[in-house]
Formats: sequence, C-alpha cells, structure tokens
Amino acid sequence: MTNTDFSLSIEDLTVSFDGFKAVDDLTLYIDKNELHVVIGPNGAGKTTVLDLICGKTKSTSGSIKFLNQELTSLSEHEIVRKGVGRKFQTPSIYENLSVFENLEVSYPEGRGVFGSLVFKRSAKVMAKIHEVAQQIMLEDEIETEAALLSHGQKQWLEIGMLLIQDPQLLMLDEPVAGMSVKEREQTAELLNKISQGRSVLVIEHDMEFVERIAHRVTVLHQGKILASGKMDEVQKDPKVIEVYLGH
Ligand SMILES: Nc1ncnc2c1ncn2[C@@H]1O[C@H](COP(=O)(O)OP(=O)(O)OP(=O)(O)O)[C@@H](O)[C@H]1O
Repeated sequence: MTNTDFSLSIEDLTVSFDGFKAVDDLTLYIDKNELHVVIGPNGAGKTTVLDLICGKTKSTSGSIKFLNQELTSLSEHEIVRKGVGRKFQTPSIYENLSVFENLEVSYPEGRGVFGSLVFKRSAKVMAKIHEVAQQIMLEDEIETEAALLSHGQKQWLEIGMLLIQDPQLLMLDEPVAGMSVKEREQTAELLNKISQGRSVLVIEHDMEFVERIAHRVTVLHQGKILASGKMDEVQKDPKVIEVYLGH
C-alpha cells in the first residue's frame, strides 16, 4: 500500500547490478518542506538512490511516487518536467557565460544554450533571474563570467540554475565538498531557505554540516536502511556508530 501523504514515497525499491543489490528493498518518505539527508559509508547506495529517483538508473522492482505520480516508468526528461531537479557533485555551469546568462538559459521557457531568436527577456524572466541571484548570494556578481567565480559560488550558481525551474524536489550530491568554512555556513542557510515550499534530498559526508541542515536523516548501509530519524537520535544509534560514525 502506498502512503500518499508524502511528497516523495519510495517503497520497496531495489536495483540489482548483475545480482548485486546496490539498493535493497528501500522504503523512504519525504515531506514537503523537509530537508532530508542520506548518509552512510562509501558504496552504501546513496548516489544510486538519487540515480533511481531522477531516472538515470532504472529500478529492478519497487515504486517511487512523487506527488502521487509514479516515476519509475518515466524518462529522465519527463521526471525533470514533473518537478525533480538534481545537482551533481561537479558543477555543470557554462564557464564562458555570466551568472545572469547561466540563469537565463536555465529558465524553463528560456532560449536555451543554442538560442532562439523569438525568446524575449520579459519582465517576468528578469524578475525571476534577479530573485534567484539574490537567493544564491550572487546578485553582486550577476554580470561576472562564471569561470571567475570561486568554487563555492559555482556550486551556488548551479543550485540557482535548478531553482529557476522551481523544482518541487531538489536533490544535491555533496553540496559543500571543497567549500570553505564560510561558504559552508552560507550554503546551510541557503538550503534552509530553499527547503521551504518544496522537498530537498541531500547526500553528505560532512557530519557538522548534516547536523546543521537535516530535518531528518537516513543512514544507508549495503543498500539498506540502517537507521532513520532525527540526527540526534541517529547519532546515538549503536549500529550507526559501529558502521559509520565511529570510523
Ligand atoms: N551502474 C552500476 N553498475 C554496477 N554497479 C554499480 C552501478 N552503480 C553503482 N554500483 C555499485 O553500487 C554500490 C553503491 O554505489 P553508490 O555510488 O550508490 O554508493 P554511495 O553510497 O553513493 O558511495 P560514495 O559515498 O562512495 O559515493 C557500489 O558498490 C557501486 O560499485
């Protein structure tokens, strides 16, 4: 039976690669306004869960419902159109374009990278670009070429390129890897803000950062859930300490 009260309902999800179950009978629910973090040792299956949700990998069995729509049968593009956005570890911004232009090409009805002559910078598009630039703390850099941004700013720009599409589910893989302490703090605030009105699913290894942002945490181990709940409860769980936090 599916639990339809949640924004994202993953039930009995399994994927086998040549008999090896990278994700094994996973059930996980995420609410609207929730920032959920998945943690766990290397190879636990965290990235594979995101790959399954965004359609990059097809499940062997089980269900992924987002706003009551089954995603497992949809293509990656269709899943994006259902309101699911994903940021990978390496930013895929256009280095030779400005912050403004990067946001503009990401606007859903925008002109796209290859340009359409009919696209007009309407007041609506302009307002949205500036709103997002403000949110991602790059308003002062809006005309700066992306190549000149710091590593952290590039990560924020990519988050902005997703935000401009108004995803209802935003997935981020290790968003603060390689960031300075200050940038981590700013990213925590950013994620806090953007989880309002949508669901956010983050994979992260930095426990201090997880403590700061997570509403709930799921610990994966060998494709299965080892523990799930509030960070302070999960941190005390002897099983979690044994396989992950104690290392
Ligand atoms: N397409 C694939 N084909 C075969 N095996 C795969 C495939 N994708 C993932 N795996 C395997 O599934 C397991 C889980 O990998 P995954 O990348 O999801 O782990 P992870 O928890 O994200 O690890 P890390 O923290 O190191 O990123 C690993 O053993 C990996 O080698």
